[in-house]
Amino acid sequence: MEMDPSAAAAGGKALALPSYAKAVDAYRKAVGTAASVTAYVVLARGMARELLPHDLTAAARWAASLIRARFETPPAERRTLVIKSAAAAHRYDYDYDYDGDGGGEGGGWGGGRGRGRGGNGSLYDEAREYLATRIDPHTMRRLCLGGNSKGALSMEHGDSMTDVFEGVEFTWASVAGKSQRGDGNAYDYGGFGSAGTDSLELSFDAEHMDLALDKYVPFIAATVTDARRRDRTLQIFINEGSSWNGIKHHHPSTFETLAMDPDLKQSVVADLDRFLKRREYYRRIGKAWKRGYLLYGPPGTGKSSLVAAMANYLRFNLYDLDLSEVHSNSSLQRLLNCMPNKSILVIEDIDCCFTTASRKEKDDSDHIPYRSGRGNSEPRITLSGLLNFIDGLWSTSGEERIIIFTTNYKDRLDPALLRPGRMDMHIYMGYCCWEAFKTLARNYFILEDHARFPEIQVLLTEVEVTPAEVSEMLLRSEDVDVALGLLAEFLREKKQAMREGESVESHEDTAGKEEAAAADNF
Ligand SMILES: Nc1ncnc2c1ncn2[C@@H]1O[C@H](COP(=O)(O)OP(=O)(O)OP(=O)(O)O)[C@@H](O)[C@H]1O
Repeated sequence: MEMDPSAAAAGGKALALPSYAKAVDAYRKAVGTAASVTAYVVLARGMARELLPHDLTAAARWAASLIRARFETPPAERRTLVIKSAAAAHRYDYDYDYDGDGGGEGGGWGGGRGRGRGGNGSLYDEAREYLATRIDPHTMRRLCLGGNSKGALSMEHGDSMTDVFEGVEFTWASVAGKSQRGDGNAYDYGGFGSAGTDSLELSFDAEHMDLALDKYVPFIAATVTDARRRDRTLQIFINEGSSWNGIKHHHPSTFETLAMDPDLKQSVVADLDRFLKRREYYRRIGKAWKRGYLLYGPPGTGKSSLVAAMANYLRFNLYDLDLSEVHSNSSLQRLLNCMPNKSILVIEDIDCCFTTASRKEKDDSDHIPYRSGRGNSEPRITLSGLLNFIDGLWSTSGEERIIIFTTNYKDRLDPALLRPGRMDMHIYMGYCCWEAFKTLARNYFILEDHARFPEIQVLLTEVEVTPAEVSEMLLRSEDVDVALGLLAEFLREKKQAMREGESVESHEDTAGKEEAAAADNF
């Protein structure tokens, strides 16, 4: 039997209506009950006020506050560190306000951790620089635009902000010195005559004092140092006589743009990271905090680009040492001594500076690093001698130094240099592989795939082509189809030339063998 759809709909509505009416009814009742409860409470309070004696009301209030005090957690005790701007901080980098009320009863924090900074007043600048990177403009009432050397946003005097470190809230307040406030109410934190100077107040719960001093403050200093290092303009220095001449270094090469085997690239980056973290390690083992890299491979494979990428990554200046310009031990010593920490010494094409040492040279090398005097067609210095010399100098002075040698001909080097442990890492910069090509394609055309790629991938396994050659082909046209077409053509020609070279060689071989056989027969 079929049911009339209109009847079914009517039936459905009839079923739905009672539940809707019930809900409305329940809601009305609830509102009515709430209204009457509120009315009763108001009435009861009014009656209590009227009827209960005053003493009884006071006693009830006292009992309620007692219960509240028993169950509510009391506000945490606070501590405040006062960090003064440079003018006031010549004696102390920060003062410790013990009770956190801004009154400075605790006097100076001079006994221990705070003093270790040397009191050069830089912590104030560092803290402001750090806070500029943590400011959330949406939560600040007032903001100072261009209030620090970098032109970034900074906290306005009188304002405060909160920073969270290891899950703990640290509150910063910027306090203007007396001269700026002009209200005649200058405080003199700790009584060191700093009333006229600006300061920052760092407040936190008392239980986090150790975290603040031992971790948070050093973290701020380290973060700012790191940021400054990243922002600084790099320089490359070239030696003239016994002094260095510096110019700005704007080499665009980075590890992202460098075309090389991805695993090798990753291991170089990891090695640099490890080196940076090992200050204590080098101190403990009593060795100079330095690392040596030997870069080798055919011309145009990116050795100089890798040096630039390392400098850009570490933000270290480069010192490009031209040994032909060094004419005496003392000038070499002066040049090496003048290199500051966090720098890279580069000696390019060492195979041209040094020849494989004779036995006599090896014997002398540890004692005589360089033979003075111009006009010697071949310096008697050996590479290992130079390394010993550098080791000796840098083990007593300087930290975080990198030394890089480059060569196109590793086989021409003094075997002493190639011994394990002499240079820390040997890095082969080879011909352009498929992964390296993909990096170049990304660099030049922001390209991940192309119809030409399969052909190029096969050709790259068949011919030896340097990244410099590939780069040059990719630069020939702004049209990616044209550029990749030219590259494929170039690779095919190379392959053809290689085949012809091989056949010429094998022909010569055969001819040679035939001649030898004829001679034997004769
Ligand atoms: N691995 C690479 N990654 C990215 N670009 C490269 C690479 N190799 C070479 N190039 C390109 O070729 C140019 C020359 O390369 P680079 O000078 O770094 O090679 P090199 O190995 O130091 O050569 P040489 O031994 O002749 O000094 C670079 O400026 C860069 O444009």
